[in-house]
Amino acid sequence: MASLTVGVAGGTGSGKTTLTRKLVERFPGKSSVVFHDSYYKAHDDLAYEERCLLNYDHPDAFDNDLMVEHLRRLAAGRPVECPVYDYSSYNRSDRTRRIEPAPIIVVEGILIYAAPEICELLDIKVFVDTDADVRILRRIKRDVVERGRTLESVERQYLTTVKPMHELYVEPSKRNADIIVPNGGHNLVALDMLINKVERAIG
Ligand SMILES: Nc1ncnc2c1ncn2[C@@H]1O[C@H](COP(=O)(O)OP(=O)(O)O)[C@@H](O)[C@H]1O
Ligand SMILES: Nc1ccn([C@@H]2O[C@H](COP(=O)(O)O)[C@@H](O)[C@H]2O)c(=O)n1
Repeated sequence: MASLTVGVAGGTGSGKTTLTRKLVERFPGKSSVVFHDSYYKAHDDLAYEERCLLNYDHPDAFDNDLMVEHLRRLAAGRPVECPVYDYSSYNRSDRTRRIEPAPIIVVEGILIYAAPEICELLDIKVFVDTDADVRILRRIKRDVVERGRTLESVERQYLTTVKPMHELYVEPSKRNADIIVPNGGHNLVALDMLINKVERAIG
């Protein structure tokens, strides 16, 4: 099965997951999503307190070799067992999630365009561009409510790693994108254009 691979990148809280969800909703049964976050490296060798302090916004935090292998396998029409990442323990869990091959594979993550080996596997590269103040407000809410974090830990992490790594790696990787979408999740014009493009590509 030939598949179309669509990248959705952008800073934390930019609206990547929202855009991805709206895109795949339009192609029921025809799409699978691969999250770069699932490929955060395992750190069973470190104590919880040490894992909390790692830099999760640097390109080296990810096991790109495994992700590339999985994307190649999906493109060849074979399913993969994707790792399940656990944000509350700051580690890869011992579970996996089966991802089926599909005509449309969406690849989502903050740093996918900072990795040339991932970029070259993507047919369409979308970058969701949202102001930093909006993104941090969304992130505080999400990390406290969904990822079991304290306000203090979100603030420390944002200032020590998330913001500097965004400026150093995520923002410059935008130039590798084909399409830049302001306010991704709710930008219906951009979403319609993307859906039309995908529809035409998969025929
Ligand atoms: N355009 C938007 N306007 C308002 N809220 C949005 C918009 N896009 C996303 N959100 C909200 O912001 C939060 C983060 O969005 P999400 O798509 O999870 O971002 P990301 O995957 O880039 O971290 C979610 O609660 C989502 O509902
Ligand atoms: N243990 C971890 C691993 C990652 N993060 C943060 O997740 C962010 C990426 O996910 P988005 O949904 O926000 O795109 C990234 O900025 C990491 O800082 C974490 O907090 N803890």
